[in-house]
Amino acid sequence: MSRNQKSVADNIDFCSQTPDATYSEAGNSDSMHNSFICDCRMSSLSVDINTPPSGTENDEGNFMQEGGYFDDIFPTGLELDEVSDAATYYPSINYRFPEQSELRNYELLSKIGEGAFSKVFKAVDITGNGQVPVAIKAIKKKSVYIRDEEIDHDPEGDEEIKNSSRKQIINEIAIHRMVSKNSPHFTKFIDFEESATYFYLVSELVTGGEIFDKIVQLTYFSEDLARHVITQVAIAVKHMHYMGIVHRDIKPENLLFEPIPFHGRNGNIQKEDTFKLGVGGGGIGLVKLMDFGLSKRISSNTAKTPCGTMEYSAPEIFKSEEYSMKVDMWGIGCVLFTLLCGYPPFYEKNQSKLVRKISKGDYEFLAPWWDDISSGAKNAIIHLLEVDPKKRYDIDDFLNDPWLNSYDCLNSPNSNTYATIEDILNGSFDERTENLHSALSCELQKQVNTIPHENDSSEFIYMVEEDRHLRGSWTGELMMPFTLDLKRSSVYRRRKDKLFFW
Ligand SMILES: Nc1ncnc2c1ncn2[C@@H]1O[C@H](COP(=O)(O)OP(=O)(O)OP(=O)(O)O)[C@@H](O)[C@H]1O
Repeated sequence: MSRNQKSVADNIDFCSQTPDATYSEAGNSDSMHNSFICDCRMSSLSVDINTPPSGTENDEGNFMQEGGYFDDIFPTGLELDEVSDAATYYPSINYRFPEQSELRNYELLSKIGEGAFSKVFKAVDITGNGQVPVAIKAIKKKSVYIRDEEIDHDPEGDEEIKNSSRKQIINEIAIHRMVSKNSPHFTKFIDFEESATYFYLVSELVTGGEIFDKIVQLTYFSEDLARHVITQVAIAVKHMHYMGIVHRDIKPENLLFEPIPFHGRNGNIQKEDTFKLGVGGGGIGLVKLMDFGLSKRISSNTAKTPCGTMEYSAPEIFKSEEYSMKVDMWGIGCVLFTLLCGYPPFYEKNQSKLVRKISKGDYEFLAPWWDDISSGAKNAIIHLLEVDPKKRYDIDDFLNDPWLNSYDCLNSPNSNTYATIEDILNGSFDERTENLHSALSCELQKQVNTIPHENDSSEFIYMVEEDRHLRGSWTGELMMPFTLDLKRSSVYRRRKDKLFFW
């Protein structure tokens, strides 16, 4: 049966499939999609063992970051103690969430998401700056410092861990603010608050939800819709790579979208509606990349830190080789594959099997799922999921890919005109990034003396130690591939508490 003949309704009742159904069950693509959906909202619970956010506090207590763009976020420098001390006045409003009790300038309205170490809320500014809703990610300090059972001393008493955790958060903010300033393809950074118990990251509220949930709803996307989504991701990644920043956690859960009217509802059945060039389809308009918790500025174009979400991680990450911006291209390949067929290219419950498959680039265009997908789309995926990073597409290769630059709907007589990717890039984007790039280079030049030398082994060991305490539970040797501890992921917790359902 061709995938087009399949009733969409057949794919709706994901929960009638046991969450533990395995990917390999009869190599059946339906069960793969369902198993992926039920079992595998990929958690970016990662263990970034080698490289924490690099940076130091100077004599005044201001944070100095490699690349030097913290001054840009907190123009007078972030005075860490000042931030903590300032967080003593709280508004006298009634609150429903414990996170509200220490938040000064915003009122939390509802919970909209949850990560491994955070809760995300819809909120409004109560300082009189209008009532435009924002998103606030509240990160409980204790949860990022370290899990109690993993150490034999009180984590709250460990100043070094506290400082490194704060630096990690500040790294996330710095990159978020920097990249989102001049591009619509990121959630805009708005504000930051710190209290005794929480870090609060305030950003633009994106109301459509996650692309992940759209895959759940629609099962898979048409090639035009997949192109619409992945082009916007590619433009966001181009923006980051141009600034020397690697995202390292590209996955459907980290792609949000602004909704457009959706006409694909038919009772309980949801199907993709007509795609409109320059507008979108399936209810998906503007797509935005988020979550810069693992992003890093790599001055020499390479890094060595094993991190990311396993299923979307490139082979060189597991091989402990130096890796480059190209890891994001692998992530883009995994997302594009998933958009087109509804399940990811690499999915195994057994982690060593998963690593083996990724390392060999062992994926397939399985029938019947891939029968009707064009050779152009498959060709783009083959170039993105290339094991050898030197041969893998870079972001410019992908943006010039013939499949990415041709829309099926243009063959229909009612087609409307649209801007090519080249038009978009030659327009405002390049000019703005050019300015950013030169500003960043100047800043980098100014800061160059404050950057710790990369080959300084004592610094390196300090960084490894630092990271060990940040996310997850790495206990291995230097340069060992990282492991995911699913017991700590919010997905696992939600499933365990029977709150995880679709
Ligand atoms: N700006 C936003 N607008 C709307 N929803 C958001 C926004 N930011 C986050 N969310 C929602 O909250 C969820 C969790 O946010 P986020 O991924 O940043 O948390 P996290 O702790 O980094 O998660 P992870 O476990 O993936 O590391 C997102 O998947 C998304 O659904």
